[in-house]
Amino acid sequence: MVRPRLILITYPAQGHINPTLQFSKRLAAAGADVTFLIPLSARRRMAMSSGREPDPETVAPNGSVVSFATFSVDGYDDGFKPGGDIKHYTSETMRCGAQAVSELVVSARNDGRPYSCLIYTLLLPWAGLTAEELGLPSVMLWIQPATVFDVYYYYFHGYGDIIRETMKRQASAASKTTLPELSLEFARGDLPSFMDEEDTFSFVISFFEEQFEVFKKMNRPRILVNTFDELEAEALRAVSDLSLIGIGPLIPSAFLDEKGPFDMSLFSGDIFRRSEDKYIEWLNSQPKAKVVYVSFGSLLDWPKQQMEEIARGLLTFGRPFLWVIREKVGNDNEKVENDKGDEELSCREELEKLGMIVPWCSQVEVLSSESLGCFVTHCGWNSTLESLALGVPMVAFPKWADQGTNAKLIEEVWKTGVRVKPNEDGIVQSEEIKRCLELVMGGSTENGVESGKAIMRRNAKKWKELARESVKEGGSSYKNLKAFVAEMIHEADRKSFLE
Ligand SMILES: O=c1ccn([C@@H]2O[C@H](COP(=O)(O)OP(=O)(O)O[C@H]3O[C@H](CO)[C@@H](O)[C@H](O)[C@H]3O)[C@@H](O)[C@H]2O)c(=O)[nH]1
Repeated sequence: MVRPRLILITYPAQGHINPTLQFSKRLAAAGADVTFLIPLSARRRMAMSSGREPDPETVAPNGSVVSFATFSVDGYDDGFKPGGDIKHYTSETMRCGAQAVSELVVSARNDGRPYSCLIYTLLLPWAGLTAEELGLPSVMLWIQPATVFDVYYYYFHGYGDIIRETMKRQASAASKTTLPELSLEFARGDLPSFMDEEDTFSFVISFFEEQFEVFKKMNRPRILVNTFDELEAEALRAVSDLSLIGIGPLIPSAFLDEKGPFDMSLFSGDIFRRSEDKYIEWLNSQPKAKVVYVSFGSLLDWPKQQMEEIARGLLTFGRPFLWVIREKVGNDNEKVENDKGDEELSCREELEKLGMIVPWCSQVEVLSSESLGCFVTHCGWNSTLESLALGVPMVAFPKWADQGTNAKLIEEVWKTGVRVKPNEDGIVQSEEIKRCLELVMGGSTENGVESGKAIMRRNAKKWKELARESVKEGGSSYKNLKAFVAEMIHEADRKSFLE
């Protein structure tokens, strides 16, 4: 058997690198060698934040290897500096990334160990084009829900005007869009924010547009999706001219019951920032299902006013909490000292008597703790999947990108959480935060009728079990991934036989 070789390339943000790293391990476990290609700046950031160089190679028990390769982006090897020219950065990353892919592919062909496929994630349509130019098969790894993929698909296939109409600020709150084959009704806040023409980041939509142009050149392209069949059965089947294949949840398998050194390797809780705080010990000292975990991912910063409301909400709710407030870090990964001094929360002392504030934590470890009762999350897809796979009910507190759609799925489809309602100025007030926390963590029965809390906990347990089933031997994602790799193995064998 010839072991197929795959290149995996991802946008260098943590929410993109995390699932892609987990995917590289799953591919290796299924019998492929993987080259993980990232910009030098991302590799440096990993080394600096964890205090050590990530291992250049990780070997799976079956002998497959995950290795890192880097490429330099002219002028940006220390990363993109705030205030820089984002368009120039993007075009340089594209130029240097495409060149790096070509060089890897050509040199592997010359060495007689050619690559079988290029796998790339969001915002990198150029990667698909480069593979096509090189005559190399390519597959996209979609790291958001299948439902979000479908919405983008429809946006570029006849429903753009309807969606833009629904997104307009003057559209009535009741104005909703339905889309083919999806049983949901989407209001403005349920649709990806980049579709809003007034959004500051609306330019991002052009990456998705280019991606769908790449798909048009392919015959029924396959898209591997970080979800699982049971979670999004309808959405995975909604679009017939593309094939969506669930291979998730892409969280470290050590947290899905399988334990072993390989399951814990390449675990981004380690290779990104590491917090020295003793939060795991603190969590273990708390009563079961009583702690509120609050975190808004790796990118999002709320304005001071919103942070104060969250703080008041937590204080009035009165239960212990673990809150991640990320320190602002510069490109050299040094803490940026707050020169204005106005960022400090007014009630920090009171907060620290009730709970714990940390600059970072190993989120999957935290979500695995028995003391957790609820996750207040921005609904980034990784956080959402991690919470589902670890059985933690949520208060959905979305801001942008796919998060509104994810919040809708949490509240209406999977029924494992409630979504906050911002006021007219877009601020979620402390009373509203307390109301949502009470719904998720409050009393257990209401006049003998099962409470919202009990329903959410029951559903959280159900999805946790289904998530685990899906990645176990014989589970849906396990089989889908095996079939994908088996095809690559077959093709690599055939080519080597012909040579
Ligand atoms: O203290 C922390 C906070 C976060 N994380 C991890 O960081 C990742 C965060 O990913 P995600 O929840 O997806 O949030 P973002 O970092 O905001 O991700 C971006 O990318 C995602 C994937 O495309 C999108 O779904 C989000 O909307 C987008 O903001 C997760 O794996 C978390 O476990 C930690 O380990 N420790």
